[in-house]
Amino acid sequence: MIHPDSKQFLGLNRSQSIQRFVVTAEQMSHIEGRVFAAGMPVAALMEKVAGLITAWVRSRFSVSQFPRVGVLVGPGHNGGDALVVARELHVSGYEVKLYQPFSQLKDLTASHAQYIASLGISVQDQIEALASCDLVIDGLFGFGLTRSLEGAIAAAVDQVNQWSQPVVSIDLPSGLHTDTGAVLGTAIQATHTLCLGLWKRAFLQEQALAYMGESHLIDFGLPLADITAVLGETPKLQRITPAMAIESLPLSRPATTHKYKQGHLLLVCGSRQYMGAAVLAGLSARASGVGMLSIAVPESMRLLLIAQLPDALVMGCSEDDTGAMAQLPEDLEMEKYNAIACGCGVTPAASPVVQQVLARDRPVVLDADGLNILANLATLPTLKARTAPTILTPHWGEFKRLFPELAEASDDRITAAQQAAQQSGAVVLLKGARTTIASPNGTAWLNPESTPALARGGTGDVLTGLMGGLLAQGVLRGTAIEQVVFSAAWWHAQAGIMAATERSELGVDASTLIHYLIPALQPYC
Ligand SMILES: NC(=O)C1=CN([C@@H]2O[C@H](COP(=O)(O)OP(=O)(O)OC[C@H]3O[C@@H](n4cnc5c(N)ncnc54)[C@H](O)[C@@H]3O)[C@@H](O)[C@H]2O)[C@H](O)CC1
Ligand SMILES: [K+]
Repeated sequence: MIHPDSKQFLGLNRSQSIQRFVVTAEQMSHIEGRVFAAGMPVAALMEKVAGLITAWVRSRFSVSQFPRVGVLVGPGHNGGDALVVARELHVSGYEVKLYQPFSQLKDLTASHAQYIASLGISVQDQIEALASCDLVIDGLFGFGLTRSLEGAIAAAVDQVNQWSQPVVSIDLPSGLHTDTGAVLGTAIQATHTLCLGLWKRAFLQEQALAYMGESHLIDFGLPLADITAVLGETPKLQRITPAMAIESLPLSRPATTHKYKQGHLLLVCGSRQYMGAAVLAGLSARASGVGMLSIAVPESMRLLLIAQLPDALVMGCSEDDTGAMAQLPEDLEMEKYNAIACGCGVTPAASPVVQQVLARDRPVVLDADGLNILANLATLPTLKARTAPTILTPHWGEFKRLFPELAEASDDRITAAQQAAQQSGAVVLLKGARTTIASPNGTAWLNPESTPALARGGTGDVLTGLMGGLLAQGVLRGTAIEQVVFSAAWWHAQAGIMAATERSELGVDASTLIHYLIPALQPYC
């Protein structure tokens, strides 16, 4: 075991390892508090941090192209960071102007303000004076923001948001709640945000994304021992890294194996109304590498599926007059399947089939109308009666139907997903621009990257098929259910990102997405 603070670990893995942590404002304060208590002078840390910020700014915004820099200075250490950055940019030849609306500053910030004034740098108390700058640095507030922005400060932020020049926020866009990402009154709409030390929870909150712009982590060397002392050896909240996802995928196989050892998935999907959902889920299940794929669809769809998926075992089920599956074959031997993925395109009329699936002791991924049927059956009692693992993959609308009280009570989707998982005993994947995967044991994983290109019909069916196939394999390989789920979510998003990069965000329909699943893994194979 390599000690996390050893040179070897720091040299080889720190840049990846540090990316997996996610902290609240309180946790960040405790971690930094340990560093100061151990003797690190606050001023020294501020100099180090601001030096890293300055280097980043200079690398992206050269003095020749962005000679005039406006710096927004707040009353605390976020403002202190900004003042040190302003000083260093001034020394490097930039023309710097400060907007410093506060008279009461923290001591260290006040010292920097005093020194910077002695250098003759322009200090303004009206934001208009910075309007002609080429670049804005936002150092009003960081993780110390405790209340909504009001009055002149709020007005200044709103004015900056009307400007067109790039805005680089230090630690967080000023005005965002560090933990929930909520806008407190108003908030800077940054083009770039430099998160300091460890990712704050806000960066994984959907409601904050419009304010973050392009976000980067500035690692300033917080000792891993201090991080784990506060967060625990296995933090309750983790940000999915490529390494975590890849190690959870069944990319390697034993030399001697056979198809049934590579998992057998039963996909229960489709209706006359939504035939395509069954095809999409089937094709993405096949892309997962699962050894055997069985697909249960209404009898009238059987030939369609066979034509699309000759390598799957397709069974036709009795259907009602709406073209929904009426029931699964009586003689279906459920124990043959290592996992079941149910719900894509089934319509609410397929309640008897969903109940048949939930009544069996097989790991189940439940999606789409399968979730709506579960909500109508009463979520908690139905799930509590199950003996095998359940994975729910709702988007926010489906989540509100499944867990109305939780959705109502919380403006923090990460917390809502965690509570839903703990209440229901299911693994809950709450879809969104930032997806949360929550375990019944309280742990949650956050997918930090996705693309708006995935906001299209059918991409959910692709995720369900992929996840079902990985679940059937993971069950045989002893992979934790949560690892299967977060690696599926990561893989699905990476395929979307690759497709959007090559085809623009307009060019990623669900069928195309499936074709990018394997290419998305190539950089890691
Ligand atoms: N801890 C350190 O030495 C380091 C911190 N880093 C940077 O400092 C900030 C956190 O600094 P802090 O002083 O705790 O808080 P802020 O600067 O974020 O907040 C400023 C200050 O503002 C007051 N305040 C809160 N809400 C409002 C409001 N709505 N209106 C007016 N004033 C408000 C509150 O009293 C705060 O004290 C962190 O983000 C980093 O940027 C260094 O990078 C590392 C060392
Ligand atoms: K800021």
